[in-house]
Amino acid sequence: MTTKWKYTPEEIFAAGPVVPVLVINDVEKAVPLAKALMAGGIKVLEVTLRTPSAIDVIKRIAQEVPDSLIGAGTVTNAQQLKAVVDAGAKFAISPGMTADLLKAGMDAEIPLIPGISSTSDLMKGKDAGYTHMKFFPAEASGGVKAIKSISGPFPDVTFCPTGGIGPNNYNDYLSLNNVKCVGGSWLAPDDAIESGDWGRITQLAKEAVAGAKQ
Ligand SMILES: O=C(O)C(=O)C[C@H](O)[C@H](O)COP(=O)(O)O
Repeated sequence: MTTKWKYTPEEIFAAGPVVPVLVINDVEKAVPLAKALMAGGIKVLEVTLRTPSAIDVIKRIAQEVPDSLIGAGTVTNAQQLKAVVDAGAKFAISPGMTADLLKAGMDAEIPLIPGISSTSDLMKGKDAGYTHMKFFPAEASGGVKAIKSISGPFPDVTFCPTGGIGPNNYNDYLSLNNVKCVGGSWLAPDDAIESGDWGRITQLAKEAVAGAKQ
């Protein structure tokens, strides 16, 4: 397969193992937050398109924190995929998939990580050429047991589980052969972003990176 990607999904997953899922309202918080996470040893960031400022946040981080692997989350359609490419995102990740999004992802300049929580969606993703997928919502969809079972019939698909994952269970996921990274909002709590407590965010990142079984 020929793509225009600068990074492959393998490289993005390997740059984990923890991916903070970021919900940023205030664009002025974007760069200090990204730097706080980087200072804690985290390189891959997922900025969700859940706030009106998300596209500007991605632009800022892409420009001012160029060493980060800045990705866009909650990308649910082809228009959003185009918008995040234009903003400078290095990858896109989705909680789910549609036929349109899967097709747009294969033609895009950055890799798309589609989301699944069922084997049927996994098969649709595979048919469209994808081998790296988000498993969402991880805990609510069967968690570690589900992902372990899926590895039987589908040993060639690798996951980044997200949803309900935190310091107490992230290593249960990282211990699985078919999981290379996990995502979660625990690394950047809303109140710490709100108050600009960057030291706390760096500390959370350091603990998560140091404690990760790989
Ligand atoms: O916005 C998206 O695109 C999502 O897929 C949802 C997020 O990944 C989860 O909401 C994070 O889950 P928590 O770590 O349990 O807070």
